[in-house]
Amino acid sequence: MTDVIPLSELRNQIDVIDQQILQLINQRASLAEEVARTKIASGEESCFYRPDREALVLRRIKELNPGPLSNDTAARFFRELMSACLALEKPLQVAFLGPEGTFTQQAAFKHFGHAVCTVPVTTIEEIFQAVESRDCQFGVVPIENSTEGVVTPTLDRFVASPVQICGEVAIRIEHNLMANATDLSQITEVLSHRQSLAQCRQWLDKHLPGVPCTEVNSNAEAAKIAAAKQGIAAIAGEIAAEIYHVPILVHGIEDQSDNTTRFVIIGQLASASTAEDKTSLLISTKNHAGALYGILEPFAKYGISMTKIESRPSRQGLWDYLFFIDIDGHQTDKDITSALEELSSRVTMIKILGSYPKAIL
Ligand SMILES: O=C(O)C(=O)C[C@]1(C(=O)O)C=C[C@@H](O)C=C1
Repeated sequence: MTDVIPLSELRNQIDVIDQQILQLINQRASLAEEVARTKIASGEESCFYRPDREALVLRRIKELNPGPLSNDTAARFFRELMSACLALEKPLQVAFLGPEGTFTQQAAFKHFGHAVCTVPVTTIEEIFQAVESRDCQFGVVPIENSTEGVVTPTLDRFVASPVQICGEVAIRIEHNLMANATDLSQITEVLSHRQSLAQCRQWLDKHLPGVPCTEVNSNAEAAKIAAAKQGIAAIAGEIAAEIYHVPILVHGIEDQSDNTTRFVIIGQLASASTAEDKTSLLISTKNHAGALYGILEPFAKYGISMTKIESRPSRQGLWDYLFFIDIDGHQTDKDITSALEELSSRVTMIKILGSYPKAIL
């Protein structure tokens, strides 16, 4: 028989380690408070959050992690630890598409940790306004979904906004049908956000044919209404079902099983280079032959990889086009400055929406 260590002995060892961890995390928190004093002394009082530094800390933790915890689990611990340390310096206010329980709020917590103060607003427009007016230091907005493509209200709002993109985060979106009903035959109407209804279109056509679908501002709002009315169903995430106490009738009704939404963090802060960054650009050009080639060519010449390109009518002139482009690298990288310089003579406008660390969690 193999020797097993008695439970009491193992628990004693755990108690000793917990005490050491407790001391160490508080030592770290005291250093963060010291960092705040240093930042104030150098006149950086307005916002203590540093997306570039946080990215470097989390990447280093993943590199150093000896296991058996997975790299992602270790990074999530440190995500929460930094979030708590930052809250000691100054709690962050982050605007999201409310009410409580939306995927946008989930994205905010995934990116900033749970010590931030999330502020619910009702539209994407209001998220931008909250950041522009500095009522909130940051906002989280959906930008693209793997099933439905780009979120046009977000892209269009970037055209005139002075805010910068300073981070990105992706969330796996699982939709559920929830209602105060015992089975699908009792459902008289389905409510959800426009994007969520679109992401479940095939399922709805198959399982609830002829049942009217109504758009509301968010899927959490749909869950809130469904909680109060018998037979009204909502499509929303599990967290919304828990918060508003609506029973889930069917889990995972999204048409694509890997349905994922990418969100960006907007603020009035530039993120410094971390060596693993992305830069988002808005480029406007006249619609002449070779216009798109003219945009792509400088990126190819300087070996810059493009991760996204999206075109939208500019609404300014009849034939002007806007391109939303994501490239690998930071705007301060030499290759990128050279490419943008060459590009500037070929297009009517280049706006750098921001350089930011690639998503880590
Ligand atoms: O290094 C800093 O500037 C800090 O404020 C410390 C710290 C951390 O806890 O490591 C906290 C918040 C910042 O967003 C980045 C890092």
